[in-house]
Amino acid sequence: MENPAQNKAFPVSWDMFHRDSRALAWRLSSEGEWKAIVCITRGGLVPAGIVARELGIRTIETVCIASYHDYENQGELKVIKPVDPKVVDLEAGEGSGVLVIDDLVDTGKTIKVVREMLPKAHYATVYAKPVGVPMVDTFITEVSQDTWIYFPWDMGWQFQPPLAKDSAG
Ligand SMILES: O=P(O)(O)OC[C@H]1O[C@H](OP(=O)(O)OP(=O)(O)O)[C@H](O)[C@@H]1O
Ligand SMILES: Nc1nc2[nH]cnc2c(=O)[nH]1
Ligand SMILES: [Mg+2]
Repeated sequence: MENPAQNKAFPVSWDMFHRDSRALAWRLSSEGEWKAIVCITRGGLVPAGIVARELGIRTIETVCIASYHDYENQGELKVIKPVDPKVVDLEAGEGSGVLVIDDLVDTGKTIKVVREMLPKAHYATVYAKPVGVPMVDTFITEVSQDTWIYFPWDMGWQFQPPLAKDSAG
C-alpha cells in the first residue's frame, strides 16, 4: 500500500548497505568500548553483524520488536522478546557498555521502547529521518521524512522500461 506521506524512494543496494554499515562501525570505533551489541530485529540483524565483525564484539543479543505490520504504515509496537537481563546488567547495569543497533530510525518510537529497557546504552542506526534523529546517538545518513528507504533484502531484480518510446516503433 502506498503511503502518500512517504512518496520519495531511497533504494539501498547490498554494496551501499555494507559500505554504510562499515562507516557506522568506523564512527563507533572512536565513540566508546562496548561489551555487547543488542540488535533490534529484524532490520538491525544485518548492520549488527557487520559492526560486530569490525569492532570484534562477540556477545550479540536481540530485542524483538515489530511495528510496521502493514507495509509503510506503523501499527501498535509489540515487544516479542525483551533483552536478556544478563546483558542489561553488564558493567554498571541499565545497558551501560551496550551498543544498540538498528537499520534506521523513522519516528523514533521503536528506539524509545528499547531506551526504556536500556537507558544507559549507546544507540546507533545506519539511516535516520529527522523526527527520529534526537533518539539516536550515532547514525550515518539522513534522509527526509517523506522518503521510504528500500532495503536490499526487501527487493528483487525487475525489468526497467526505458524512459522514452523507441524511435523504431
Ligand atoms: O523509528 P520507527 O518509526 O519506530 O521505525 C523504525 C523501525 O521500523 C522498522 O522495523 P519494523 O517494525 O518494520 O520491523 P522489521 O525490522 O522486522 O522489518 C525498522 O527496521 C526500525 O526498526
Ligand atoms: N524499509 C523501511 N522500513 C521502515 N520502517 C520505518 N520507516 C521505514 C523505511 O523508510 N523503510
Ligand atoms: Mg526494525
